[in-house]
Amino acid sequence: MPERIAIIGLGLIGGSVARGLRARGHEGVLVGCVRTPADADRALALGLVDEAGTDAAVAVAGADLVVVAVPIGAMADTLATIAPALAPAAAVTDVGSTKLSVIAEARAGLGERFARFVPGHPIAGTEHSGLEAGFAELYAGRRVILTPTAETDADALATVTGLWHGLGARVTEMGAAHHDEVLAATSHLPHVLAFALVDSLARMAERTEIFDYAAGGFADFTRIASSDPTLWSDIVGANRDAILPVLSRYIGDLETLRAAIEQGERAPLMDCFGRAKQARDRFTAARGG
Ligand SMILES: NC(=O)C1=CN([C@@H]2O[C@H](COP(=O)(O)OP(=O)(O)OC[C@H]3O[C@@H](n4cnc5c(N)ncnc54)[C@H](O)[C@@H]3O)[C@@H](O)[C@H]2O)C=CC1
Ligand SMILES: O=C(O)C(=O)Cc1ccc(O)cc1
Repeated sequence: MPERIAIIGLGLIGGSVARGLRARGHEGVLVGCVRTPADADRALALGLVDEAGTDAAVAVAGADLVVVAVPIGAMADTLATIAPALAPAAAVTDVGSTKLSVIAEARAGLGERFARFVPGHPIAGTEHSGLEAGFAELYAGRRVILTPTAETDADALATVTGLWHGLGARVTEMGAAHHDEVLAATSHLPHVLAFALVDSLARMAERTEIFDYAAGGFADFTRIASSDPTLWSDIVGANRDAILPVLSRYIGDLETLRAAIEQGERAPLMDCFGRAKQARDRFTAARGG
């Protein structure tokens, strides 16, 4: 494991990297960068890192590995800020939920250091954000997708792969465009749907009563609507091209269901619900129940 690791952003994802490294006995120095001096004090008080500050360029100086764990909307500025301060041999990675957008920003911001950048995305998280949200076992047994480009240095890739293995994760590599399509369908669309459903119900006149009588299904379907609105507006904006086709397809499928309900046709409902149950049961079984 690299000796000196800088983590830019110590929220759910960056904070969990710090906590996980600590819990698994990392003996090197952890440096954190947050937005305010009060957050830096809090990060030190929580024992997340050994050194904390608010200047990303200062944080990365002398680091062997830099993990950029800021919201998608802050990636471009952060990467451009750290570029001149990076040690020549430093490996840099990110954890952003979209990959083509971050790669374009890294290419522009890191310049000649771009080959040392390994785009990454842990497929692990919760609906919570902030300094207190992280936990050491967030990545244990979970997948991390790395999307190296043709220019990515092999040893930077090995360093970042080692980081995630050290945190107990399973590392998969794929192309960035494929990543963005897969995640548009499996993560970004469900978040859009959950936000839209809760907002739609909340704006109905009888909302108090509706939520009083909401059962487990409502909670199961909508947990992720408690996620951070800014973070998710960034993600949806950055992956617009991949999200639009799956969103349109889903709206079309909903229209089909609506028509069947309106006309009192049972067969289209049975077809859809039956296929969905089979697919969902297979998914549950593949995850081990
Ligand atoms: N929330 C989740 O479940 C997952 C999030 N991600 C990705 O991880 C990244 C971080 O997300 P979270 O940890 O959930 O967010 P968070 O809100 O918990 O933490 C973000 C951190 O970045 C810092 N930050 C925000 N704006 C900044 C700026 N302009 N400059 C420097 N630091 C700034 C904040 O102070 C905070 O420490 C995002 O890019 C997100 O797409 C990836 C997988 C899962
Ligand atoms: O809370 C959940 O279930 C999530 O889906 C967490 C999550 C959020 C963003 C990602 O890029 C990956 C995972």
